[in-house]
Amino acid sequence: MPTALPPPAPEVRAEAARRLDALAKPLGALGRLEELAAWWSACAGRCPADPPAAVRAVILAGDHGVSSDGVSAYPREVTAAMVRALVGGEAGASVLARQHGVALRVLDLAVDADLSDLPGVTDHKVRRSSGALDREDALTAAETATALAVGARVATEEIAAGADLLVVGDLGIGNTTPATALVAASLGAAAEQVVGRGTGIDDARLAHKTAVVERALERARDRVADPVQRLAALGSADLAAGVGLLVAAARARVPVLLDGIVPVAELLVAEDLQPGVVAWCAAGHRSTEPAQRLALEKLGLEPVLDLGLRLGEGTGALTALPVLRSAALLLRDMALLADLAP
Ligand SMILES: O=C(O)c1ccc[n+]([C@@H]2O[C@H](COP(=O)([O-])O)[C@@H](O)[C@H]2O)c1
Ligand SMILES: Cc1cc2nc[nH]c2cc1C
Repeated sequence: MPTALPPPAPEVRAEAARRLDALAKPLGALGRLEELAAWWSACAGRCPADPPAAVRAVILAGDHGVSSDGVSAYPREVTAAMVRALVGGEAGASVLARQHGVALRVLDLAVDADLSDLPGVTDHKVRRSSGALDREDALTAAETATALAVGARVATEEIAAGADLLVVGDLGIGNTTPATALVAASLGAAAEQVVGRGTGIDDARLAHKTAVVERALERARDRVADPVQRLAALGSADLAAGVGLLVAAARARVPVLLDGIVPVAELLVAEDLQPGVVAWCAAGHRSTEPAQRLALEKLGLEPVLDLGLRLGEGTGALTALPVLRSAALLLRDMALLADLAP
């Protein structure tokens, strides 16, 4: 087990907590904004810190072997169509990124389509789709290593481009199945405790999806203690890239605002691979997926928003971003109570 990464500056966090107590307000009156402001300040290493200004979002897209097997409410072809919508500025995440001044990068890690007409989007493609995880491994060991390295490289590139905060999002019909399997394997939970309705499946599909996850967990049982083998058996190239991205961001001391079930599943695996990553992450929102709620509890993360979102694409994190900015601004710009004129 590697040694844990250093957390965001504890002395700055303590200074932020003292400043928050001294602001022109009753003690604790900014509620959860106070924790967020202190976390942001500690990540930035300064108190007070400027609010996140150079925010860069990476949406990792891929198809999944299980998506042709009745686990989603939508067909696999939607993944490629939504990559085009994201690139074209028409997807939910595109609208929010534009509104909040966030640079949006979409990467095809494993979409089951030829997207080579989209410059930059498919440069890091690992494969088309993944193995159906209830019958075979999702990835080979070599593909897993490649995808982890791609994620790390992308984080490094985004940080070199000036990111002071990263958002990680996901896109891929069927991806709540591998994400849920990874959460179950990471937590030692049973499939029925964690499987959710994803894009909105009915009861019959929910029972089928639960059976798929059960079979996958049984098939991979002896190998899931190791986080890399867990990714190969139950993950996908897009999920493995997310793990690599989170580890690299935390190693570079750049914080990440998380989205729904997929990025939170990635964080569970990343934390097993490199302890200390979680301290550099904030949870943007609570999604409707039971696996995401359980994973957040295990990781000790309290989400900023709880709006019943289940879109993915980083939309929950992008919706939470103005709240984080508000928290940082309040810590920086409010008067101190002691300085007020009597
Ligand atoms: O972010 C979430 O928690 C979330 C919950 C349900 C669905 N999604 C999105 O919907 C797709 C996966 O849903 P499904 O039902 O096809 O597994 C994928 O593109 C995700 O981004 C996302
Ligand atoms: C239309 C659509 C858009 C999405 N964006 C993320 N996941 C999605 C799933 C569907 C089905």
